[in-house]
Amino acid sequence: MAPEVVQLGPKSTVLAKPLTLPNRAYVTFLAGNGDYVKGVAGLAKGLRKVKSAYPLVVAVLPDVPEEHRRILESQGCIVREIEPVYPPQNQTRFAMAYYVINYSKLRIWKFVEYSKMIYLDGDIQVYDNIDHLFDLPDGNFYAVMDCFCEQTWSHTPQAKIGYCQQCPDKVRWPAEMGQPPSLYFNAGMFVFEPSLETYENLLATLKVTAPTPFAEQDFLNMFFKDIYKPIPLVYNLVLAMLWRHPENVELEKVKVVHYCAAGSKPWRYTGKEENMQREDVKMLVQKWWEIYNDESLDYKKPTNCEGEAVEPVKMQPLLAALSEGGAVPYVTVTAPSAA
Ligand SMILES: O=c1ccn([C@@H]2O[C@H](COP(=O)(O)OP(=O)(O)O)[C@@H](O)[C@H]2O)c(=O)[nH]1
Ligand SMILES: OC[C@H]1O[C@H](O[C@@H]2[C@@H](O)[C@H](O)[C@@H](O)[C@H](O)[C@@H]2O)[C@H](O)[C@@H](O)[C@H]1O
Ligand SMILES: [Mn+2]
Repeated sequence: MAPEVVQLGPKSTVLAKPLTLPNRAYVTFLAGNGDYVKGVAGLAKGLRKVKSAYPLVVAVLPDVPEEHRRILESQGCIVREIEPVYPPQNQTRFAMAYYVINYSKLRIWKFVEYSKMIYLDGDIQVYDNIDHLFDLPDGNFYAVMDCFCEQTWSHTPQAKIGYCQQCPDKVRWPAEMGQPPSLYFNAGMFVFEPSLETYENLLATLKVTAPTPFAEQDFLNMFFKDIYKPIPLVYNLVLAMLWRHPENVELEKVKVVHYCAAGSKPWRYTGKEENMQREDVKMLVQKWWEIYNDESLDYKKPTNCEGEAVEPVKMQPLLAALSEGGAVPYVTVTAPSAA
């Protein structure tokens, strides 16, 4: 039985760009002084290209250098520093060592000056406007189902028997193994509602939860399992889907690409790793670079009627301070949008 995926109607039309932005934003996460800043700068430009009406907030860890923060601000991003979150100590082997810092993503539930946000990993690019996802009914957690077929999953029971939720009828879940695993999302893209109550709950639960190989992704899957609603894979095409489940992919319809397969981060691409010489992969990597290199997509500061650059009013520090105190459930502000 194929799982039920939330159906989204034919492309919703955005009639006019609102003058004042509702309290919605995209949000991504940045750690370290490496090259992920390129991914985030590329994402900001991609959101602008598809004329997203909402800004991109970047939740940065303290180890992100000042220079990288300035690059992102000059691309119109709203940079917000967050404290790292560490899982309780134990002997876990993460699927990737750096996944340990990903628990810090949980801090974005604190961004309550926004009532709804779309989280996107820094290695994601948007090729079509997805603003309509903000209109999905509240009270759920929306994300795309993951694929269990790559090497990183080899430790799991499902990988051992070749079961994947993307093709649940190919290898059926054996009755003697009990209930099939609940639907499992990829945490590189999700729609959520910031809330201090949820935030406190997330951190309190984490304290009593042993870390597991997919770090915050496993944790979020566990935490939100009752309100998780799958959305179509065009909203987060995990690259491995191209060779693991080609029958599920209509590449020309894909809106969001997640460069998460080994060797596929466009800014590190060499073409050497397995599957990296595929034509579709090469094309998608090239499309990412076209956006990254397109100077016409650079953020332009707002200008006054004389065409002089004006600083947008910096509401962010005030809002951040207020939201830390839990005082502003609703504020509508004019802020720099990604567009
Ligand atoms: O050194 C790092 C590693 C990860 N990230 C952030 O954490 C996310 C999750 O890591 P990644 O996308 O590399 O994991 P994958 O999706 O490839 O498993 C990235 O997209 C970035 O937003 C980062 O900023 N710096
Ligand atoms: O910390 C856990 C991470 O897990 C995810 O990684 C993917 C990726 O590693 C693929 O290579 C796997 O095949 C896939 O299944 C796996 O979920 C998210 O993309 C990332 O944002 C982060 O949440
Ligand atoms: Mn990723």
